[in-house]
Amino acid sequence: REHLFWDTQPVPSMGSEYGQDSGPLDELRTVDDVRAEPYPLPDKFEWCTCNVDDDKEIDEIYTLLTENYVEDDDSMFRFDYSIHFLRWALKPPEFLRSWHLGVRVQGGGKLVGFITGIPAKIRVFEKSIQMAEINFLCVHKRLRSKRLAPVLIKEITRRVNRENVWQAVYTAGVVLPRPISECRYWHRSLNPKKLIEVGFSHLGARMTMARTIKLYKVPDMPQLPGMREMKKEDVPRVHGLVLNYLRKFTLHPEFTPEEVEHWMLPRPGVVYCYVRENEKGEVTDVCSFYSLPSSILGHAKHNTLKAAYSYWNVASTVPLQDLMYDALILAKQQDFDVFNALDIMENESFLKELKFGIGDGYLQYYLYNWKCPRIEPRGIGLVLL
Ligand SMILES: COc1cccc(CC(=N)NC(=O)c2cccnc2OC2CCNCC2)c1
Repeated sequence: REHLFWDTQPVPSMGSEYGQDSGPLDELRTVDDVRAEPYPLPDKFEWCTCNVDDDKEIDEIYTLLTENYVEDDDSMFRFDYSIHFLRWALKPPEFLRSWHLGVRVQGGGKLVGFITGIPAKIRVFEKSIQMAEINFLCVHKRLRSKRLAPVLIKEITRRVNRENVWQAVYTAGVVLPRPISECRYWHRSLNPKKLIEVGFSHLGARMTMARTIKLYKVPDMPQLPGMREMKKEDVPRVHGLVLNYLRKFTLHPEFTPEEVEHWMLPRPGVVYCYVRENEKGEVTDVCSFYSLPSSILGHAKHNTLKAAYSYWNVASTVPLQDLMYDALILAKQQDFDVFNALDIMENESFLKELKFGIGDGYLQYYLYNWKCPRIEPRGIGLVLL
């Protein structure tokens, strides 16, 4: 199919393959080459820079997303990012408010479009690049196919380029020109009865509900000695573990200690992180997951699916499978219904053994203005929210 917008952008074309050479697709430009004016919007709409610290504005962002953001393929579920989660996701160290971009009905009217960028140092095939992580692209359901999304993408690109940043990374459930990696997602039932009631999972053949509940039961307490919540004092040690571990992946972020503190220090209802402290009081392993509930569309009894998403995990003195089993136990303790993971990093080593089932979709990873060879899921060391 022709991609009227994407074929005008510095992204690899669908069939393209690149040898070992990596590099920008666009000719090199400077900030002064970038237009100073925002892109024109269709009549009746205006740009706005969102202030996520303003209670009224964050509520408008929450409402736009919870009513109009990504649904599963069968439109049974829709992501329901919380306000606390959005403030966490959009305010890492060095964030720029001008990269929290909205579209309103003219005259400060209703928020009908949104897209965000946050700064990140990304390493890909041995090159370290300052990028923007693009997320939360959303157009109100009533304004679809008015070609608003391409304008949102061009305007966030302009604002990113004005800060002398020329590459971006983003993910999507749809195939666009062109993925650098195609990942699968897997789900581990924690509350199988609810998952079956809401249609997220189905009772297996020759399985009863009682047998299914027993199959997915996990202990009440973590099994590894020394598992405890991460605290601020652990940041330097966890930074060392994560930085060293991520180096083995072809695509990975290069975190500062401040970024590890921001992304991994526990925040109730947002991000959970546990470390394993050995007999000598040293932190040797870390696991984490974030909370991204989904609205259950049109269900009489249940409104929300409580989902935990695997985040940053480093097992240096125990098998990764044992660390992730404790992550499941800790997620169940926090009343999550399901634990999701992608087949990235070394996750394939535990998915089947820990009774994850494969999901029905793909998560595609993309780089903007960067040509490079494709990367297998096991070479992806980047988790986007
Ligand atoms: C269960 O509720 C859903 C509501 C909306 C979409 C999907 C399917 C889906 N698209 N899932 C994922 O993209 C996904 C599955 C496993 C792990 N991370 C994921 O996406 C993350 C990362 C990208 N931004 C969204 C959250 C499920």
